[in-house]
Amino acid sequence: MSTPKVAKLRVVHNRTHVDQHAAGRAVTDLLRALGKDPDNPHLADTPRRVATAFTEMLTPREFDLTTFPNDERYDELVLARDIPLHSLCEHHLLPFHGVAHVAYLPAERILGLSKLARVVELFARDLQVQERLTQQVADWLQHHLEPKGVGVIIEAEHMCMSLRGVQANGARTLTSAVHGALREDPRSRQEFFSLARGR
Ligand SMILES: Nc1nc2c(ncn2[C@@H]2O[C@H](COP(=O)(O)OP(=O)(O)OP(=O)(O)O)[C@@H](O)[C@H]2O)c(=O)[nH]1
Ligand SMILES: [Zn+2]
Repeated sequence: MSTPKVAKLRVVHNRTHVDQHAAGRAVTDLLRALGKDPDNPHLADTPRRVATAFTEMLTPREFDLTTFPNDERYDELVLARDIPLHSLCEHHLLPFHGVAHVAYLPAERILGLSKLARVVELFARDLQVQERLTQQVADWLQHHLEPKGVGVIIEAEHMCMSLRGVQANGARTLTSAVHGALREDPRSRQEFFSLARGR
């Protein structure tokens, strides 16, 4: 069977859509519960703005997953390092932000490079914990690209840990998920972790 030259798969998120009006009303209630006067003219547009901001942060953009045949039989790691990332912690609804390093070891097909960042966004724009986000990106790439291996590292600072509570300002959390050769083969695994950390 011949493999198509360029293949495109439309990727749409399967999140439920945000009810912006209901979210706005809830923000008005929250302001009141927090002892703030929602009728204060300075706060007049705040419920709408907050609803819009959360909608944006919870809605990944659609994209085409573009792949090309690996005609040159490229068989070394492809790594996109320092992909900017921001997401929302599901415990406090506060942001966590940092970078993702995403790599794969090609098999039959290679991927348009920008798509690595788009896959990160696909799962980051949700209520998350960092561990699940890391695994979802790795699992999705393994499933859709069927490479020889996948590796994902996320380094992030959680506002719920910096601004409140323990106030461990500047603490960064590292998580990783690896599949295939990057998990099984010690040399590939070592290479991935060294390159991803810039060493
Ligand atoms: N494993 C994991 N924990 C997270 C993540 N984001 C936030 N948390 C933690 O989730 C925990 C929630 O614990 P709770 O004790 O219920 O919440 P809390 O009373 O606000 O905790 P403190 O932050 O310690 O004040 C906290 O320890 C957070 O730091 C994440 O991405 N992964
Ligand atoms: Zn949190």
